[in-house]
Amino acid sequence: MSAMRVDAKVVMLGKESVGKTSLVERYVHHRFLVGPYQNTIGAAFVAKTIQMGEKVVTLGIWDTAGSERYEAMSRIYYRGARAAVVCYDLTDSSSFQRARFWVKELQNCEEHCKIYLCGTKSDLIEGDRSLRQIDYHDVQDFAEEIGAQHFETSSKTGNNVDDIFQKVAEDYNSTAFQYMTEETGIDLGQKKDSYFYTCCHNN
Ligand SMILES: Nc1nc2c(ncn2[C@@H]2O[C@H](COP(=O)(O)OP(=O)(O)OP(=O)(O)O)[C@@H](O)[C@H]2O)c(=O)[nH]1
Repeated sequence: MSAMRVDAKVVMLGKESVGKTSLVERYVHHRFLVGPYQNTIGAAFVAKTIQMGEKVVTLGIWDTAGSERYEAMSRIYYRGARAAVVCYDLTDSSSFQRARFWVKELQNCEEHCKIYLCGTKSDLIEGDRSLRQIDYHDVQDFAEEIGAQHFETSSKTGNNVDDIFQKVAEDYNSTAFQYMTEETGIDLGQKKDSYFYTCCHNN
């Protein structure tokens, strides 16, 4: 069995039901799951390798549960993360308040963690602009203020999903947070693109 190392730990954060799991599913498995919504319990993990020129970068993505019940647990998963994809639902203003909460938390506790703000479900507002509850420019201003990248994505159509993780990998590769040494990497002993759950979904 060939061992695999995670180069960069990435954590998905955000209010429940904003679409964190769907984002990871779209990125890793190129699919959008329909059917009843199943909330994440604890967290799920997936490793994904990306070819970047002659280099291979392996992202270890922790998909945390958005429910406030699991807030303490989510803190465990962002420890040591080099990138956080902080998600909010473009059609739910309260989810942006929750995103601000996670940003503050990361700023206080994980100063080396790069933040990527992700407005999800853009397909819904493309269908009906009146559904948008969070202004693009307001978030862009906030992103600039905190030194974050900002994306709007749809896991349903795939819009911008690859781009966000590609940017994470590029930032890692461009040595922005490459001070992580060989010693601090994690050996997984798993095959490529493996997806396994620590606590799994509520089904
Ligand atoms: N239309 C649309 N619906 C989406 C999109 N992403 C997620 N959803 C729906 O939103 C609901 C919640 O999605 P999840 O991905 O499970 O949300 P989550 O943030 O992982 O939720 P928790 O596990 O509770 O933290 C599901 O019914 C999804 O089908 C999207 O891009 N477009």
